[in-house]
Amino acid sequence: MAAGDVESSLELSLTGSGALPGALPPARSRIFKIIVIGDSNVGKTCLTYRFCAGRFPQRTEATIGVDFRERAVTIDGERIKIQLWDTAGQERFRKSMVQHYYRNVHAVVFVYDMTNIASFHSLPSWIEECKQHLLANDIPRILVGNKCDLRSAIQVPTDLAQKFADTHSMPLFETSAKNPNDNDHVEAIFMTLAHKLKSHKPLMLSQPPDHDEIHIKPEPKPITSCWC
Ligand SMILES: Nc1nc2c(ncn2[C@@H]2O[C@H](COP(=O)(O)OP(=O)(O)OP(=O)(O)O)[C@@H](O)[C@H]2O)c(=O)[nH]1
Ligand SMILES: [Mg+2]
Repeated sequence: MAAGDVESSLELSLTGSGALPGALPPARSRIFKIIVIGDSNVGKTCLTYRFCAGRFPQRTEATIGVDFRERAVTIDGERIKIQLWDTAGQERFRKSMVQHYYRNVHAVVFVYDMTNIASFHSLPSWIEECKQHLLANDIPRILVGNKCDLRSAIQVPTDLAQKFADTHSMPLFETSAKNPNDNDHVEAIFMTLAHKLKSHKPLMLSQPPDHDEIHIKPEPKPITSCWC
């Protein structure tokens, strides 16, 4: 599969306090809203950063509320914005934000840490949360096992994860946000999802997430290619 051309990337966060009205004027291209959920520390921030900024972040802190990372790509000649909602895994940092996550979602990425079996066992509760927020059955969902670079510490065998993925009709990817050459490439995972969304031809015009609550973070450098 050919990766889309990277045009730009942007990082925003929604914490529920303060406002920068007019910080992001609405764009007119189609936008795909993809939420990334899973336990704290599984690597959601690193995965979304890897895809949007093209590298592993030097350091991360627990996400509070939600961070947005956005990347514009061109698929089959159409400019599309992939908007990743990097959600907080810690319950205390999620509470006030959960209703924002699930509004107008186009796809869901469930993440577990391959070196932490507890994060794998939590997956049913993340699936349940999606159900409670009435996500449509036909919304694409994928399962991502992260940190496959830590080979000697793996606790979740692939066959176990594959069984779970099959039961829930999701494709499984094992990857590493840290070492992009390990197993499934983060780039390929999100681009595959974007191709799938595009092929559904949903009618979705670009709309910034809740403008009145947007905070702008330092913008990661646009990259020319993510196949590093
Ligand atoms: N070795 C390795 N470490 C990783 C990988 N991805 C993330 N990490 C590390 O795992 C820790 C947690 O990563 P985060 O991306 O902040 O985790 P998170 O899921 O966003 O956590 P919350 O924001 O609390 O929900 C950090 O120390 C990362 O450096 C990976 O692929 N390989
Ligand atoms: Mg995070």
